[in-house]
Amino acid sequence: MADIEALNEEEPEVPTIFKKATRAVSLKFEDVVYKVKLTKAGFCGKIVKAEEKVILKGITGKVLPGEMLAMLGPSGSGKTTLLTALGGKLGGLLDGNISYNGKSFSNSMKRNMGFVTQDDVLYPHLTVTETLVFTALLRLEDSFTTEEKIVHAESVITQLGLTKCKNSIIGGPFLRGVSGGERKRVSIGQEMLINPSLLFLDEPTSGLDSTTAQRIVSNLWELAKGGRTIVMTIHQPSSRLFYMFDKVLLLSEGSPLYFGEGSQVMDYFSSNGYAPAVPMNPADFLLDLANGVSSNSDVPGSVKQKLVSAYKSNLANKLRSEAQEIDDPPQDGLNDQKVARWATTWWQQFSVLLRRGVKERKYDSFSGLKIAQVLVVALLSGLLWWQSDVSHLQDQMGLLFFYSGFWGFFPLFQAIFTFPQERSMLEKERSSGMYRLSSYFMSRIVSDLPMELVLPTIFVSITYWMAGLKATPGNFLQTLFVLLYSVLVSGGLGLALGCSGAGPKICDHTGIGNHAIVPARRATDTYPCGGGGGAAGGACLVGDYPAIKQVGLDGQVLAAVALGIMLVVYRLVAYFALMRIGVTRK
Ligand SMILES: Nc1ncnc2c1ncn2[C@@H]1O[C@H](COP(=O)(O)OP(=O)(O)OP(=O)(O)O)[C@@H](O)[C@H]1O
Repeated sequence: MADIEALNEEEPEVPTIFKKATRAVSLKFEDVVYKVKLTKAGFCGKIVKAEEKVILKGITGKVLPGEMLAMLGPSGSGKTTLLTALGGKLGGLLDGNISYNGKSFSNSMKRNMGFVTQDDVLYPHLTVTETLVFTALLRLEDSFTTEEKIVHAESVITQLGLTKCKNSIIGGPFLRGVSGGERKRVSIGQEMLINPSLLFLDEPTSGLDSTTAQRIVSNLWELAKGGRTIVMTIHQPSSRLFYMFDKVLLLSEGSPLYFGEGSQVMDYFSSNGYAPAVPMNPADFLLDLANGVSSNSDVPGSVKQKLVSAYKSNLANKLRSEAQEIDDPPQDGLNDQKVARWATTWWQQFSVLLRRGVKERKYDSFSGLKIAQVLVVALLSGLLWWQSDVSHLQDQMGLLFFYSGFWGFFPLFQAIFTFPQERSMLEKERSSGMYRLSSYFMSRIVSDLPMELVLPTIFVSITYWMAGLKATPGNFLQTLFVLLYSVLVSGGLGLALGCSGAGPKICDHTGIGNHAIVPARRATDTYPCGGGGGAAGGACLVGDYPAIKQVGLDGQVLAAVALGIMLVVYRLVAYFALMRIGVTRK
């Protein structure tokens, strides 16, 4: 432990709010079994065979406040699945008992629990401080003022040693931001904000150098010593890390090989005939055993089988009776019924999400690059259709079709392609009960509006006059209005496709947009048509122009109603598709 103390010497004083857990939680799990149904599709996607695969084969254990449990095992042994089950995030065929202070999973537990996923799901353009402040504003209860929430976020930054990079952006695949270790600490910080009594972490040290890994685990060790219960999966910890864990669970293909004190694990295996031939990192030795590799030739037969049987005869019953012991439930004074489902009001959630959404969109759909793209296309099309007077009605029609085509697809693809990134964020935040779906959805619709309204307005304002369309304010405004209406519908379609994961399969509505956009010319306007058939001798009615006649100008009200229905229905489809995301066990 001298190492930990040495590492923490440089750390600033821990703010008092994080010194102690507000509520101690004993986590117990007994005979946890998880199965999945694997289906084999035959001809025409017809399901011909459904097999059951057992992922977790009866895991038992208990972790008390102040303890840190490490789950070890080869890749695919079931560590993440068990962690997800213990974190109340796994539905389906889950059997066995999981209890928190002797009770089942509840809203109050959800609000006292942090879950750090393996992948850091963070907005790339926000800074470390912004990321943590937005999370604090959403996750901390109404009883804190906004200033207190900001102070809380700053305390987490200090405690996790993020002060040096607090104004740096998080970054992403093509955007340089903070380092991997700093990103991980930001993810941990997001969970620490609520001062959780129970913290789950999926491989918090993967991909990090051993010093950074050590620093992160030291932070977690400090948290555990403040009375919290910490459970994590970990890949090949170094020996100095290994000895920080109070308890260790070793898994092999879903079966437990050991659960108990970390300090006794080597004695347990050597008493069963398995000891390392040379001094080695205990974690490496355990992983070798879980992979069925042992240098010990005295013990014949399959190593894994032997260890599974040894667990059943030596540990299973003892652990089961320990898990059934009734510990004095900590007097936390929290009544599950009294804990409201959400920490903040609908309006607070909406306004914070809106501010965050607008900030993020400044770098995305409403960025300088996107505005420049639209300006360039507007100027080019203005030049292409430069002052095309009414004698070139076909050219003007072409421009109108271009309007509805371009502005039909631009917001559509924008919504389809940006949503997948947002989906994982929504999954993470909704599963931790951060906000209502409706407040997220409304904020998303409103924060998309600048892109959906301002960009087309700039576009039409440039091209309409450059192209010499009918130069009356009334016609201009009507054209603009119809285009904006169509853009909103298109954005809704993109949202529906993005949210449902359906991709660009549904036919577009631009045909109806064309129907409605023709107000740039009226059916009763005339154009010079060189005699013959002209209603006014050499001038023909715009409504009689073959291309316009084919689209028809009679159905404008019907088209507007159809667009109105789509405007609502697409958004409803998106909303219902999102209802499946981030739903957790209660
Ligand atoms: N829903 C599912 N359907 C099918 N197989 C699944 C499902 N969930 C998990 N599995 C399988 O269960 C096994 C355990 O997965 P899990 O992610 O828990 O392993 P892990 O020990 O965390 O692995 P890693 O260390 O690589 O992250 C894997 O073989 C995985 O493919």
